Amino acid sequence: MSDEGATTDAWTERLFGGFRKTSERLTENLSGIVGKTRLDEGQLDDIEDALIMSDLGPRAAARIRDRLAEERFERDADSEAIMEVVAREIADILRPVARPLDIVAFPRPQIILVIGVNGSGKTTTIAKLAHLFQEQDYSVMLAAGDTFRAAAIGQLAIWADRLGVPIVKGPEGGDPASVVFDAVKAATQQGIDALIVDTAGRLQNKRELMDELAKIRRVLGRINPEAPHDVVLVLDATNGQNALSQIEIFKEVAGVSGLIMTKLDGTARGGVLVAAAEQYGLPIHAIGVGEKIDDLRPFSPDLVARVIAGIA
Ligand SMILES: Nc1nc2c(ncn2[C@@H]2O[C@H](COP(=O)(O)OP(=O)(O)OP(=O)(O)O)[C@@H](O)[C@H]2O)c(=O)[nH]1
Repeated sequence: MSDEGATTDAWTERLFGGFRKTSERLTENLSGIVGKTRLDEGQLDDIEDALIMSDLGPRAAARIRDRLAEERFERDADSEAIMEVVAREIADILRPVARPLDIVAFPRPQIILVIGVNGSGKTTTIAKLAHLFQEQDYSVMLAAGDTFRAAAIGQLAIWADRLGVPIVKGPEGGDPASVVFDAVKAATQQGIDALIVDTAGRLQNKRELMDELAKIRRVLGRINPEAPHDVVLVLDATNGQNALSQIEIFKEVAGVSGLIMTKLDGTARGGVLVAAAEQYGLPIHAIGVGEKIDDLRPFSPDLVARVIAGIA
C-alpha cells in the first residue's frame, strides 16, 4: 500500500486541500518571525509557542525548536526558510510511524479490530479500509461487532452491500463476542484475507467497554492465539488534543497496535497528527482527508510534512 501510482496527483491535491487550514494556521502563527542567520532565544520561544498553538504538541514543538536553534541559515531566516526546517523535522517525526496496514497473517484471515468513539468516523473508515484492501486484491469480510446500536449495524451493512463484501452481524443488543466468533468461522471457511471488526465506542462506560473488548479478545485468542492481529484506533483530528487523550484511554482499555486519523480535511488542527506521532510512537496506518471512499490512504511522511508546512 502506498500513495504512489496513478492516483498520486489526485491524492496529493486532496492532501493539500485537506491540510490547507492547518498549514494556514501554522503559517499565520509563524508570520512576522524573521531572524538573522541564527534565530535568537526570543524568536525560538515564539516559534515554539506557534507550533504548540498549531496543535503539534509540546514535545514535537520542543524538538523542532532544537533543530531550528542548531540551524545556520544562509540568508536571513524568513518564514519560508523556517518552514523548510519545520517540514524536515516533521518528516523525521512522521517517518518511523507511517506504516501501512499490511495483510500478512498466516493462517488467514488477518483479524483487524477497529476501535474508537462513536462519531470518530469509525464506520466509514472500516469501509474505506475494506476498499483499500480490495484495491490490492485481498478478499474482505466485515463483522458488525457494535451491537449496541441498530443504526451502527445497519450502516455497516449498507457499506458491505456497496462494496460487495460479506458481512456477519447479530441482533441489536446481542453478544459482540459471538458475532466475532461467527465471523472468524465464516471468514476461515471462505478463505477471506482480511476480517475487519467494528466494535462499540462507548467511552462513557469504560468498564463495560473494557469487558466487552476483553471478551472479544478472549474469544479470538481461543480460535487463533495471534488474533486480533491488529487493534486499530480511529481518531477524529477535529478533536485536537482530545484525540490524544483518547489514545491514552483506549491503550488502557483495549491495547492499541496502530492509529488511523480521520477528518484531517476542513480542520486547522491537523498538527495533532504530528503530536500523536511524537508522543506515542504508534504506527499511523492511514489518514482520512474526506468523505469519499478513496479519501483514506497510507501516507508519505515527507509529502505530508511539506503539506502541513504549506510548502508546495
Ligand atoms: N470530512 C471528513 N468526514 C469524514 C471523514 N471520515 C469520516 N467522515 C464523516 O464523519 C461522519 C461520521 O462517520 P461515521 O463513520 O458514521 O462515524 P462512526 O465513528 O462510525 O460513528 P457512529 O456510526 O456514530 O459510531 C460521517 O458523516 C463521515 O462521512 C474524513 O476523513 N473527512
